This record gives sequence, structure tokens and C-alpha cells, in this order.
Amino acid sequence: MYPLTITTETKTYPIYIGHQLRFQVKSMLQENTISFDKILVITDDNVAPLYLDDVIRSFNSDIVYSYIVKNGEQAKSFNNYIHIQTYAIERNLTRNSLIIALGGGVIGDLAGFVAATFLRGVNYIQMPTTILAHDSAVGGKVAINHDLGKNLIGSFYQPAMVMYDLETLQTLPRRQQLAGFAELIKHALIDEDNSLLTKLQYQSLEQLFTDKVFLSEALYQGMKVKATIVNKDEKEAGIRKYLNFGHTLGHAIESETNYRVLHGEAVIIGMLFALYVSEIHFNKDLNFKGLKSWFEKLGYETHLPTTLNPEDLVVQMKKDKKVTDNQINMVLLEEIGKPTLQTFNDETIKQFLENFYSE
Ligand SMILES: NC(=O)c1ccc[n+]([C@@H]2O[C@H](COP(=O)([O-])OP(=O)(O)OC[C@H]3O[C@@H](n4cnc5c(N)ncnc54)[C@H](O)[C@@H]3O)[C@@H](O)[C@H]2O)c1
Ligand SMILES: O=C(O)C(=O)C[C@@H](O)[C@H](O)[C@H](O)COP(=O)(O)O
Ligand SMILES: [Zn+2]
Repeated sequence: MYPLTITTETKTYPIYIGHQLRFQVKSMLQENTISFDKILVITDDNVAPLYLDDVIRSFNSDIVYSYIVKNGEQAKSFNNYIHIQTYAIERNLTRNSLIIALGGGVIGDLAGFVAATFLRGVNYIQMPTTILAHDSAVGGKVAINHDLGKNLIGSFYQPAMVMYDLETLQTLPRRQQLAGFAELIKHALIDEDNSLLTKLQYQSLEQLFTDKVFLSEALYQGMKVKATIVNKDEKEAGIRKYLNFGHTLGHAIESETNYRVLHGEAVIIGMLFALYVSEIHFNKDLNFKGLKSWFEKLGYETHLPTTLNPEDLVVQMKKDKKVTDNQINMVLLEEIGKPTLQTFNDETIKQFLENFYSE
């Protein structure tokens, strides 16, 4: 598969997608003239036993360090962030050192934010190992969570390269496959070309995750949707906000459930809510019911957790980065493939949420 390229004001870099790439890190760094004196691989305790050795094997062990965090969303913490910085300082990493983010979106966001701030910025590469990370590894949004909300401390900091070894997806648990697939559905729903959406809808879940050719083509197409947007709007001044489709409510669900609901699972409910609001706002049939039953057939929970209430969700939604003039801005769809940003006051959102509970 030919590599995609990200070209932004701050960096141009390649995205390689293929098989066995984890064994080729050294040669691909050389090929892309990415120099380093030392390497720090940041990963988690699920990924490390599976793939860490494959990645570091070709390097001289004197210059490679690894830092393994406990897996899960809680890893995007200030505590981990500061401990990794300390680890890097104690090992005398320099401005010419390289950080490798080996794992899913949690690792990519955490390691990327460490890289963005260590010595005011060192090179890092993304080595995504989840379906979800076809999204998170691209575009340079890096962040950790604050107790008061999701992704509240972060930066835009592009990697020097992305190496997506699709072979690693074979060990992903089913719940994580499904959660990751949510971001692919997001890319399909906001893309004006409906071919990805059609492709996904004609595939059974079983085929989807077992047909490797299909999955790699679909992920490639999803990354292309993201790359096209990031190339035009790196810092989210305009159209990049569309990549936040489903996230205004999605992030609120994640933080209100203390991250028991996974990112992708929350985004599915968030996208349905955005579709529900879109149908009312534009007085149009956008196939909310059909999409909801497709999501349910795939195995997603499509209802808001009953433990959550509209007031608390609105408080969380007000922490969204798209908020302007103290008003919530949601990405809606005027049509499938035609996203737009719309402003609502708290009371209207609360009313929509109350009604959405009974949908
Ligand atoms: N920066 C961005 O643009 C962006 C985009 C989308 C999502 N995100 C962030 O990404 C995070 C979610 O990412 P995620 O779903 O990849 O979560 P994750 O990194 O927590 O990975 C999910 C789980 O799968 C395990 N795992 C990872 N790779 C594996 C493999 N190959 N085999 C077996 N187990 C494996 C992990 O240990 C973890 O338990 C959220 O924090 C979200 O906010 C960021
Ligand atoms: O790349 C983007 O832009 C996105 O919004 C992608 C999202 O899937 C991702 O979850 C992102 O981290 C959300 O960012 P935030 O700015 O809402 O924190
Ligand atoms: Zn997301």
C-alpha cells in the first residue's frame, strides 16, 4: 500500500501502512533521515509483552529505554506524564533523542504530549496497534486528561512518521475492535464521498474483522479522510472541527462514567445524538433509525447510560474545546457526508438530551 503523506505548516511526514512494519523501524528511520542518539519507547502492559521486543530488537540495547504504563484511559494522567519526564531526564535523553509511541490512542496521546514538551520538543513516531489509532496516530493532537475533563491539557504536535503494522491488530480483543471501528464509521459519515460508508455497511462484522484485505483498505480510506482534513486545517481553526463529530457528547459520557465507557463506545452514542439533533434542526430524514439499528446489529450500546443525567452532561459538554461565547457548538450533518457546526444554548441541549433518552 502506498504511503499517505501529511503536509502541514509545522511538518510533513509519511504514514506507512502494512504488515510486519514493527521489525523495520531502524531501516525506516534511516530511510526517512530521522536521526537519534537515544530512543525511549512508551507503551502499555498489554502491548509490551506482545510487540515491544519486535520493535527494539534491531537497536543497540545501550541506547534504547522503555517505559511501560498500566493500560487504559487512566494512563493519560499527569502522574504518568511527570514520571515519564523524570525517567527521560534521569537517562540523559537529549534534544536529538526519539520517542516511540507503541500502542493505541492512549499511548499515542500520552507519548506525543511527553514528546511535545520534553526539552521543548523532541521527535516522536507513532506506531499504532489498535483500529481506533488509525485516527489518533494521525494529525498531531496529543493530550492528557484532567480530573475535571477529557483531553484538557495538550498540544498540536506532529509526529515525524507513522508506522501502522496491521498485523498487530490480530491480538485486539473484540470490545476494542468494535470501539475502534466507531472512528472509522465517523470518517465514513463525514466524508462527502459515500464509498467508505457503503463499503462498511455491506460487510458483516465477522467479515469486517477477519477479512484482512478489506480491513486494511477501509483503514487506509479512513486515514485518507483524516489526512485530507488535517492537511487543510492543522490547528482546528475550521473544518478540522468536523473530526469531532460525535465527540461533544462522547467526551462528556466518557468523563461522567469515569471512563468505564470506552472512547469509541461513547462516540457511537455521541454520533447518534448528533444525528438525532440534525434531523430536528434541519427537518430532514438522515436515516437516524436505520443507522441506529445498524450500530445495534454490530453490537454497540446505542442508549445513554441511565446513570447519567442531562444536567451533568451539559456541564461536561461546556468543557468541550469547540465552546464559544459560553455556548455549545455541535458538529451536525446537513446530509450524510456534509458536516456543519451549529451553536446551541444549554437549555436546548438539555431538552434534546431528555428526549434522546426515550429514542
Ligand atoms: N489524538 C487523536 O487525534 C485521537 C483520536 C481518537 C482517539 N484519541 C484517543 O485515543 C484513546 C483511545 O484509543 P484506543 O481505543 O486505541 O485505546 P487504548 O490505547 O487504551 O487501547 C485499547 C486497549 O487495547 C490494548 N491494546 C492495544 N493494542 C493492542 C493489541 N495490538 N493487541 C492487544 N491489545 C492491545 C490496550 O492495552 C488497551 O487496553 C482515547 O484516549 C481517545 O481520546 C485520540
Ligand atoms: O483529530 C481530531 O481533530 C479529532 O477531533 C479526532 C478525535 O477522534 C479525537 O478523539 C480527538 O482527540 C478529540 O480531540 P479534542 O480536541 O476534542 O480533545
Ligand atoms: Zn475520537
